[in-house]
Amino acid sequence: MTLSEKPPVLSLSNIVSGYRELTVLKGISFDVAAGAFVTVVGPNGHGKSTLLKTISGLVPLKQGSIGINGSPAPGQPHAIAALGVAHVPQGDMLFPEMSVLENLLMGAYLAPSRAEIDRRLDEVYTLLPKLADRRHQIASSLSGGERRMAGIGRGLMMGGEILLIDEPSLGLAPLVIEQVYGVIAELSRSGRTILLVEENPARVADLADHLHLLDDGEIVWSGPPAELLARDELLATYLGG
Ligand SMILES: Nc1ncnc2c1ncn2[C@@H]1O[C@H](COP(=O)(O)OP(=O)(O)OP(=O)(O)O)[C@@H](O)[C@H]1O
Repeated sequence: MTLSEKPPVLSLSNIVSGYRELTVLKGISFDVAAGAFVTVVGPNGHGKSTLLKTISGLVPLKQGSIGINGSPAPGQPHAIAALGVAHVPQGDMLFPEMSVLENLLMGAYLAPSRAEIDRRLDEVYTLLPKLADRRHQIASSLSGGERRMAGIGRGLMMGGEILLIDEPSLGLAPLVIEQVYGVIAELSRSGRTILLVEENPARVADLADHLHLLDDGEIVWSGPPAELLARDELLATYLGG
């Protein structure tokens, strides 16, 4: 079965959302198949973070609907997380005075048992061995790249199969961005479904199955990364060349 033939684990239908009287997303529709790597690219301030926050229930829908694994998404963020949707927010959003381990454990607040928490911790430490080395260090003493890895690790501790990852490259040096994307590629290979937002499509050229270009709250183009990168006029119009 090809990716497009697999049933969607995430289905967005005409999503309209925003903040009080401000409407940011103006009717977004697309599906994400099980195991797919889908990226939403676009300039800053045009609604990428709002899209992920709407899916994870942090920003309420004004119109439209969201399906998760074929059923209507519940309204509450914890109920959405319990369905396996893990949100890795923009920036690090760690508790700076807590240790790496304590930050990771905060992600497992819905885990059903201590054994399951330990299983997830083992998995996170295998994927991100630096976090195991630094487990007792307070988060504020980590490097930028390590903090980003800890943020991803905390998302994994939620146990989700659907990862919403918000601009993982933000504020990092090029070499560190490569390392962070290496980890995300590994997560994709492990079978997880990834919906990631990113300003620069070149960063996901070798990773994403499909891109959506978001401009002013609307999807203005969709297709494979190589196609977007070959479209100079789209890059110039929407992404500043
Ligand atoms: N909590 C909020 N309250 C009011 N307006 C907000 C809030 N968060 C974001 N906005 C506004 O919503 C619009 C879209 O912001 P959003 O963060 O979704 O964009 P983005 O594409 O993710 O860009 P960035 O990467 O810079 O966050 C912007 O005009 C922003 O000012």
